[in-house]
Amino acid sequence: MCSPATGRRAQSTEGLRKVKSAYPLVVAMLPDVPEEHRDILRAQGCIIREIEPIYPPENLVQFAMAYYVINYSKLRIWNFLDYSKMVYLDADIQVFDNIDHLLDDTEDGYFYAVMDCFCEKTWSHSPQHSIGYCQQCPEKVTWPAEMGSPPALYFNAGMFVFEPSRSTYENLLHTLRMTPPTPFAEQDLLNMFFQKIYKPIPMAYNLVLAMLWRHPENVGELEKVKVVHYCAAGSKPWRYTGKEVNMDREDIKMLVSKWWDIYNDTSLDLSAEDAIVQAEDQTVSRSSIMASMPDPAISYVPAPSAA
Ligand SMILES: O=c1ccn([C@@H]2O[C@H](COP(=O)(O)OP(=O)(O)O)[C@@H](O)[C@H]2O)c(=O)[nH]1
Ligand SMILES: OC[C@H]1O[C@H](O[C@@H]2[C@@H](O)[C@H](O)[C@@H](O)[C@H](O)[C@@H]2O)[C@H](O)[C@@H](O)[C@H]1O
Ligand SMILES: [Mn+2]
Repeated sequence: MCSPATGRRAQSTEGLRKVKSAYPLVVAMLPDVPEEHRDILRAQGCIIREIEPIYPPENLVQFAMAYYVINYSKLRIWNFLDYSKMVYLDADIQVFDNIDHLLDDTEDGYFYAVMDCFCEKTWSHSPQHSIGYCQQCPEKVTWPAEMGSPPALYFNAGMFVFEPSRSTYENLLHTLRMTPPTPFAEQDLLNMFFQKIYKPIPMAYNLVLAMLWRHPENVGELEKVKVVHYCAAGSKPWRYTGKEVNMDREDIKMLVSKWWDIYNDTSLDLSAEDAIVQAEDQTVSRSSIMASMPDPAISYVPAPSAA
C-alpha cells in the first residue's frame, strides 16, 4: 500500500476508485509506518487498522527467507472480525479492472487465490524446481512416481479471498507456533492450512510477473489482466530501473507505466469533502477490499511471540 517511496499517494485505493469498486480499502498498518503516510491514506478514504508484527519463534526464524519473515504479520487480517469476507492485496499489487464480484459472487467457506509458479530461482530450494516441475505446466515434466504424489496446488499469497474468523485466526497462530518456518514463510503456512478448501481462480486475478517469461501461454491477453502483482525482482514501480533480468521487456515497461499512470492521475484523488462523507459512510460492516501492510520506513520492532 504505502511505502517510503510512494508515501505521497494511496496507490491501490486510487486503482480501486478508478475501477469503481463499491468497497472501502482497509489498510493493515505495521507500527513504524510514518504518521505522514497514515494521514495520506486516511485523506484518501482508507480505513487504517493497526496491527502488531508476528514473528516465528526466535530459534526457528532462520528457516524462512529473511525478506519474508515480516509477512507472517499478514495473519492478523483474520482478526478483522467486523468484515465477513475480504480480498487481501499485497502493497505491490495494482487493480486495473473491477473485482468486486470476488466478494459478491463467490461461495462462502472456500479460500480463493491464483496458482503460483515454481520456476524462478527463489524456488531453487524445492524438489519441484530441481526436477523442473511446475504446476503451471504439469505435462512438461511429469512428477516421478518415486517422489510420491505431486505437490498439492500451491497459491501465491499476494492476493486471496478469505473470511475473517476468530477461530481461524487462533488456529493459524497456533499452527504457526507448532510449525518450523519455511522459505516462503506465511505463504507456505497458508497453503498448508487452507489446502482442503483452496479453490484456484484465473491468473487474470493476480498476474505474478514471472508468468510473462515462464508461462506466457497461460497469461492470455495482457489487456484482460485484472490484477497485476509487481513481485518480480526489479519490477516494483516506485524503484524500477529496468536494469534487472527481464525488466527491459516491453510488457514489463508497459505494466510499470500503467502503474505510474494511476499514481500520477490526480483526478483519482479523493477531495477533502468526499473523504469526510466516506469516513461517515464507513460504518457499514460489509466486506471490504483489503490492502496489505505498507512498507515501514525501517525494519522491524522486536515483537512478542505470536502466542
Ligand atoms: O516490510 C514490509 C514488507 C512487506 N510488507 C507487506 O507484505 C507484502 C508482501 O511482501 P512483498 O510484496 O514484498 O513480497 P513479494 O510479493 O514481492 O514476494 C507487501 O506487499 C506489503 O504489503 C510490509 O507491509 N512491510
Ligand atoms: O512471504 C512470502 C511471499 O511469497 C509470495 O511472493 C513470492 C512468490 O510469488 C514466489 O513464487 C516468487 O518466486 C517470489 O519472487 C515472490 O516473492 C507472495 O507474493 C508474497 O505476498 C509473500 O507471501
Ligand atoms: Mn507482493
